[in-house]
Amino acid sequence: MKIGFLGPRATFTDLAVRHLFPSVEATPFMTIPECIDAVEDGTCDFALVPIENALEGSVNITLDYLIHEAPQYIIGEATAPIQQHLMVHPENEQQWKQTELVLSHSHALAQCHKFLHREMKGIVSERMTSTAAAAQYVNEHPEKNLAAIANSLAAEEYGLSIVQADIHDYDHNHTRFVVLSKEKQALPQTTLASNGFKTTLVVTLPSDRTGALHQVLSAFSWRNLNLSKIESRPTKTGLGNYFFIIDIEQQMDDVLIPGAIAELEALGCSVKVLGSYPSFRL
Ligand SMILES: O=C(O)C(=O)C[C@]1(C(=O)O)C=C[C@@H](O)C=C1
Repeated sequence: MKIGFLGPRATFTDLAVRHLFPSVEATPFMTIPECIDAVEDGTCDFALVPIENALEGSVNITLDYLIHEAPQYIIGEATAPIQQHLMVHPENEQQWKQTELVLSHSHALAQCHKFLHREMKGIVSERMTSTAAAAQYVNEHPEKNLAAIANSLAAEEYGLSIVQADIHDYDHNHTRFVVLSKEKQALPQTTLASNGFKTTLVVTLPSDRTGALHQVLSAFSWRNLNLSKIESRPTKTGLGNYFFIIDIEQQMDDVLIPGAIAELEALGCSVKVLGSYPSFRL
């Protein structure tokens, strides 16, 4: 089994792969689209990428690439706790407060916004393709006084010193990762026990219909289908045009979800099932 993930080694995504598939030698890619492309062109069977963070919201590049560029299926999801640390090259440990630049993934920078505002006011931050890519860059440039925000495995992997631990602004920082596949298929065997199921739909409303969203939501509510997320994203066809990504806390069944989909289609919506899959807590 070949699985691609957002690399390099020691990203949060790498940690999620190691927990979910401990015996698999996974392949790192530098960006989320590269992970998804690797599944598209058959280099990998699956990709594991981040999709949502509790503090910062959706990872839009994952959603947009799945919807607009590579129509793959979600076949599993895993939610992991996220602890962010500030780390520097050991040569710069004493002068970390004079850091020139803080590097990290945009989501990680956003998760530490209050810390950066309070403790590192005036210091520019720059986004990198991942937290581990930032740690790797800091490792390769001891001559610059840089800091990275990343996890403790990245500090170990890239020989950096953690100078401030747990700098994420709120407790309960979690990220949800998804396993993607080109085919609709079961998630490969994992040693973990799943803690539930979800079904994700992409719903495009008919244009100019008053109360359409209300009608969509009522198709789920009167069937007692619990929604854990509803999010709008631009269709990219013009200002004000959106589709909705809806997570139902239930596995695809023969009656309720197909009934809701049929009702939405009768309302003039187009509906696509992005996946029906087990959830795991790491
Ligand atoms: O950069 C990483 O380490 C990632 O795995 C990406 C990512 C994200 O996209 O949200 C994953 C988890 C954390 O929320 C921060 C960054």
